[in-house]
Amino acid sequence: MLRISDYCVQRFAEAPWGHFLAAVCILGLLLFLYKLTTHTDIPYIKNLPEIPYALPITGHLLALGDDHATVCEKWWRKYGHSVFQIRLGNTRAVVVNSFADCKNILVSNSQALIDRPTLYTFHGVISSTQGFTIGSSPWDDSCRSKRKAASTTLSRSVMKTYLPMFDLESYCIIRDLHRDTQAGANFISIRPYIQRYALNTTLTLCYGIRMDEVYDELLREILYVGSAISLLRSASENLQDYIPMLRYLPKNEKTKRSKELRARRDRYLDLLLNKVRKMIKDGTDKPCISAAILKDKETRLTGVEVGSICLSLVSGGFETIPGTLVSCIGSLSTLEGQIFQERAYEDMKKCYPVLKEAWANDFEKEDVPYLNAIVKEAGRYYTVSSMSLPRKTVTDIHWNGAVIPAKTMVLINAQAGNHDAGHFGPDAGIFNPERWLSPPENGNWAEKPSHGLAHLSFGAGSRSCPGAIIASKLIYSALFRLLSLYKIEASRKDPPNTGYVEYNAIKSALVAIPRDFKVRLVPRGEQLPKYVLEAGKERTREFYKSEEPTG
Ligand code: HEM
Repeated sequence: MLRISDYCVQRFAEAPWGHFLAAVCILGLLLFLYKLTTHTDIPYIKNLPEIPYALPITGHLLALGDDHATVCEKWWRKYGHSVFQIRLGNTRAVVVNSFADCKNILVSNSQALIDRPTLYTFHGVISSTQGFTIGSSPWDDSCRSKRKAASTTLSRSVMKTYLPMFDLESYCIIRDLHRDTQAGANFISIRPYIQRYALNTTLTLCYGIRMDEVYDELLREILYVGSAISLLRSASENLQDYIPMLRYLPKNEKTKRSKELRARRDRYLDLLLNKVRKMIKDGTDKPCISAAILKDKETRLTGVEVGSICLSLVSGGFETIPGTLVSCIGSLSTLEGQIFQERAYEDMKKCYPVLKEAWANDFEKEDVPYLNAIVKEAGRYYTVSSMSLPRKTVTDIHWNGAVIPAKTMVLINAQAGNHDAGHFGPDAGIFNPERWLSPPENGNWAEKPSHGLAHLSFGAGSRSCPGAIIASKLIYSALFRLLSLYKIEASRKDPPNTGYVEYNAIKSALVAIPRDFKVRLVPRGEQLPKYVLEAGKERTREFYKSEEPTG
């Protein structure tokens, strides 16, 4: 039986004006579908160039592929606009590329850019039990308190109290590399040693706990789960954040995996905190953030906030420091890099004629100009967080005739800005520590006076990285100790990839994972390694001695 609606449509179509009306309906329907599939949280921003060829539903997501930083850098060059808008599914984002524009927007609009966007998978699924890390928190009172506590813990004035920890952890790199390479005879992959270095530092800060073995089971679990979770924050790995309909697919593997990882992370975070509680009970706890807060009845921070601060510090450093330091060692180990190593070694000897004394007391002072230049160049050249962490505007930003409205996502292309020839000169794409130094006078290198922001790798403005000081100190300390004892040589069979894009094995990750490579550590002499290995044993004993109950 013919339904009434079908009958009406048939009658319309038969009427002389029926064809016209049917065409209008179809057009209206198509327009509605187009609007629906290209709708964004923030409407098109007038007077700000938009990259062409956005598709319905996905926008520019497919064109961006895995490596957003490199594609955006190409769009900047191709279309001639350093600041442009794109569509990530249903989310409008503004991308900033040149060094000057990144610095300008972050510093001049510091308060307007104090917020961070919330993402479905990371915030809704993964962070539902332990709260948001500082780096992923939207700006509110809780985030302000957490950031303040973290900044105090990581400030220059408190750094002095961490020197025994830098000493112990950097000694352990040497101890185990010396053992595992049979005093420099074998080629080895150094990343696992540097991962332990970075993770132990923040675990000691947060929980007073460290792991002595490079392949300790808990250490590897924390590293594995942390990396997997950080991958789930990346736009290209997580289309469901920007294309909501994907969340309702019957077998949603992303959500399932997120829940699994969340459970694994909850397990080790509980384990660490319970260890601290037990140490407090036994009187064997070490000075650390969680013990201080657990003992302080007056603290204004909640349990979830304490967990979130510790999680922020642990996750802030465990990939960024190895990413930067390992890649830097890769560059230094090449034939060209060995020239930099020799110059750094000579500069160290100039500052510390008796290297043995520096090894014991002064290694962390950061006063060898050549070494400081290597640390800065490593940070710039290997921009491990290539698209930084996303920001969100809280108020309108006026930008060259355009008004970027409140609640817009802003993406800082730190990789593009850090390799901007307009700012760093024509050799911006080359690893060269000497760009930070004045030519040597009487054989002495001097650091060029700094003019504000050196590079974009730690961000800038209101939400810049509070771990920048400790990160530079850790990289400096490890390099001082390694380069004072050894010449580092790259393996011919497994050489490092030193391209500032291609060194990264997983382009979609939030933090770069350097491709694996091997190096050999050729001792510069016999006396110093022997001395430092003996002297270091005592320090390890001291750390564990204090675990005996004080009664
Ligand atoms: C080479 C090492 C590191 C690099 C390249 C790095 C990079 C970054 C970047 C790009 C941001 C976002 C900045 C912005 O939005 O402007 C950030 C934020 C942050 N970093 Fe680091 N970081 C490093 C080491 C560390 C360490 C060692 C810690 C802690 C111990 C840490 C803790 C944090 C925290 C808590 C935030 C969030 C700040 C906020 O949202 O208010 N970072 N880092």
